[in-house]
Amino acid sequence: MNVCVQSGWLFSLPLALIGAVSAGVLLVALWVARQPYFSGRSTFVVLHAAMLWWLLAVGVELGVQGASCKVFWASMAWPGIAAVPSLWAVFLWQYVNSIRTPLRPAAYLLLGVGPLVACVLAIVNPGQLFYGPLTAPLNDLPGAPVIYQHGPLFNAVAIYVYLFMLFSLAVVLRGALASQGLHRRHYLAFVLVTCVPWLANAGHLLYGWSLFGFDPTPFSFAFTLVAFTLLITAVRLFDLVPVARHLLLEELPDPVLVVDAQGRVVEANRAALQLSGAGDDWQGRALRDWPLLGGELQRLLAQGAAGDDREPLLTLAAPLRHFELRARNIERQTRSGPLSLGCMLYLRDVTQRHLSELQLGEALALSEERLRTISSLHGQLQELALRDPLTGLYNRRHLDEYFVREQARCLREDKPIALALVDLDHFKLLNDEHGHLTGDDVLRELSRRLTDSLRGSDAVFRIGGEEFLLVLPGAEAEEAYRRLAQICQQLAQVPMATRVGNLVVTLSAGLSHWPAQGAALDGLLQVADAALYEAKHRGRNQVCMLQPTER
Ligand SMILES: Nc1nc2c(ncn2[C@@H]2O[C@H](COP(=O)(O)OP(=O)(O)OP(=O)(O)O)[C@@H](O)[C@H]2O)c(=O)[nH]1
Repeated sequence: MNVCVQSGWLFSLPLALIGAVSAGVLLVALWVARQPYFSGRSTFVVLHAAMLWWLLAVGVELGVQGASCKVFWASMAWPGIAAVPSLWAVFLWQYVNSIRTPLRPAAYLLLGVGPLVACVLAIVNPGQLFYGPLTAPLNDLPGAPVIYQHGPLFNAVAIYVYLFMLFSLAVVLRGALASQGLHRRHYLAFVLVTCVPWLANAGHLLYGWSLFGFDPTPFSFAFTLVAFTLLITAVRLFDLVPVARHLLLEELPDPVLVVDAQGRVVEANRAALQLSGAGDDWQGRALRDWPLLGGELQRLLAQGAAGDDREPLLTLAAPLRHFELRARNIERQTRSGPLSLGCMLYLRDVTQRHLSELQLGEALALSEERLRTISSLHGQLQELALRDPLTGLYNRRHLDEYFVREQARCLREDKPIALALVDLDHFKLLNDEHGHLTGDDVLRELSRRLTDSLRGSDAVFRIGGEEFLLVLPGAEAEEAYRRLAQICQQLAQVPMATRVGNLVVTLSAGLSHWPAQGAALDGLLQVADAALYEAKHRGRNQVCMLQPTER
């Protein structure tokens, strides 16, 4: 190498151009190295270093005068030649897939194996299988460019390089197809820029294109790097959109997790890490093994997959917190249909809402309970207001409403209504002889017997002290008379059990009939009262029904 350095130099315009391109690549590398948060950043920087190596080797090859020295420096360019396409492929893969985790050093070393082997093969040139025997300067002039004959080893290395270039093209093409709008245009520009080294290399190999007598491929790669940098600085997708997205994700107060198709957590924002207390080794850990959240999230996802419509709610104890889970599938369209890549889990803190809902629910339940109690009390009061406390029978207040209803029904059904006014005989005497409480016993027992005699829609009311009214809808006058006479007879025959022993009491009853003897209740009651008066007058313990002439 010393011999080559001392073999004589010729500084020329092309050499200055190579120096300028190299300086440009160096500046871009420095700029890129200062950019935070972008996918594939470290690979992009290493890629620039490889590019620089290639350009510098080409520059030295151009500058040195001896033919063997030119071949030596052409061989020395191989680490750069072979590394640039492989690093380019890795960088594009990381960029397009937004992979922010840098490659491990071991991976870079592995990527370096191919370029090193290519370099050693080119320098050693075993059996002239890399550069063929016809490799020679173009002419006898000092510093004339060397024309290389490509041997099979050269071709093998070229295939290695082309495979990576093909992969790069496929990656950006896929990115362009999978994206939309500004991103698609961005990736399409990548595709065009990525094609430039292909064109340059194909032109060199097939049609002998050259730049200053050299393979134009390194210059095209340098152009690609600069164009790429211009593209990303112009669109700012590199540092602005991903950074903004990343910041947004990080600053989001709600936990977010991204789970791959194998159920491993590949992304988690700060809120998710804080909530779960996951350690530094969280990336790649299976969701089910995540502290605090994993098991429950897994259960909720399974519940959703089983078609359960319930709102997926993650509840954590101590302190009690509730999170609404939103799971969104991440899919890629393939020819055979959508392919699931994983899912994004978004946990929205709904603790306050949930607690408010619970409190509201409790308050509502309490209100409903109170409303039920009030309604029931209201019903009881209404019922009490309509009933006589001694006998439990309906009183005069309920009679009006009941009679109007029955009247309307019987009018529709073309049926009459019989009314029977019932009054105990000599009740004052009974009270006086046996006491008021015994009188109450008699009133209660009479109420029971009257109630027992009712049928269907019949009703009995206590409308005065010892006065009762039986309403018999549908009963013809004769039938009503017969039924009342039977009640009257049974009462006289069957003594009543009272606190002072068995007592025989009798009743008198007066009948009236709707519509034959009146249209309104008051009028009918008057008719019945007159009939009752007549029954008393005739000696009591009987039923009386006045004919129209008797009134
Ligand atoms: N034990 C009791 N007596 C009552 C009640 N309400 C009214 N009375 C009594 O019922 C009696 C009614 O007496 P009167 O209207 O004179 O009638 P009567 O003694 O039955 O005579 P006639 O009807 O003509 O047979 C009065 O003594 C009232 O005090 C009550 O709730 N309990």
